[in-house]
Order: sequence, then C-alpha cells, then structure tokens
Amino acid sequence: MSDLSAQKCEACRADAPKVSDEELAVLIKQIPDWVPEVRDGIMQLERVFKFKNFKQALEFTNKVGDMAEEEGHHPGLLTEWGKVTITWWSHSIKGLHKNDFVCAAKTDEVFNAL
Ligand SMILES: C[C@H](O)[C@H](O)[C@H]1CNC2=NC(N)=NC(=O)C2=N1
Repeated sequence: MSDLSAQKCEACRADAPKVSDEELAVLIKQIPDWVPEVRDGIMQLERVFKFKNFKQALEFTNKVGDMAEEEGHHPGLLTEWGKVTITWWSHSIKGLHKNDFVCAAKTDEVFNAL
C-alpha cells in the first residue's frame, strides 16, 4: 500500500489550492502508471486499464464507483470492451487536488486486488 492510498479524501472547497508543478512532480512518482493530461483546459490524471472482456471491465468500473462513493470524490469513467479509462480531477477547483492522487492510488489498489 502506498502512502497515498492509505489517505482519505478531504473536503475540497472551491478556494482550495491546486497542486503546484513541484507537488505534482513528487506525487506522480507514487502513481507512475497515471498520466497527467490537460483536457478541456483542465489538468487531469488518466490511466487505461485492460481486461479480457466487457464483464470484467464493468466489474472493475463498479468497484471503482463504490470506492468513489466512499471517498465522496468521483472520477470520469469510460467502460468499453476490455478497457476502462479512468480520469481524476477536482471539479470544484477545475484542476488537480491531492484528493485526485489519493483516489488514483486507491484505484490502483482496487485493480491490484482483482
Ligand atoms: C457536494 C459534493 O461533495 C461535491 O460535488 C463533490 C462530489 N465529488 C467530486 N468529485 C470530484 N472529482 N470533484 C469534485 O469537486 C467533487 N465534488
């Protein structure tokens, strides 16, 4: 378990600070399979997970959904045959908060526990 995945999401207010470039460089090392990407002008974390079929992809999607509900923080989910694309960013600040790194690490744990 990484340091990040052991943490809980904290309430993210609209005036919470986005992670700085320096913080991003440190945090991303703990979740090396995730790619920071700007989409629609918003910095996000993305990872594509591969599966053998649609059923397994859907099961993983639902487990990530359960984790997101527990954390009160919600990802973008695109479930396709054999593939789930997960995207984390914080809507309230239109960018990346520590919560997104925590939830990315928790997503890795959900996948690793399958
Ligand atoms: C009211 C509720 O707590 C907020 O809308 C939460 C819910 N889930 C969320 N998820 C994400 N990814 N970003 C948010 O800003 C966010 N806000």
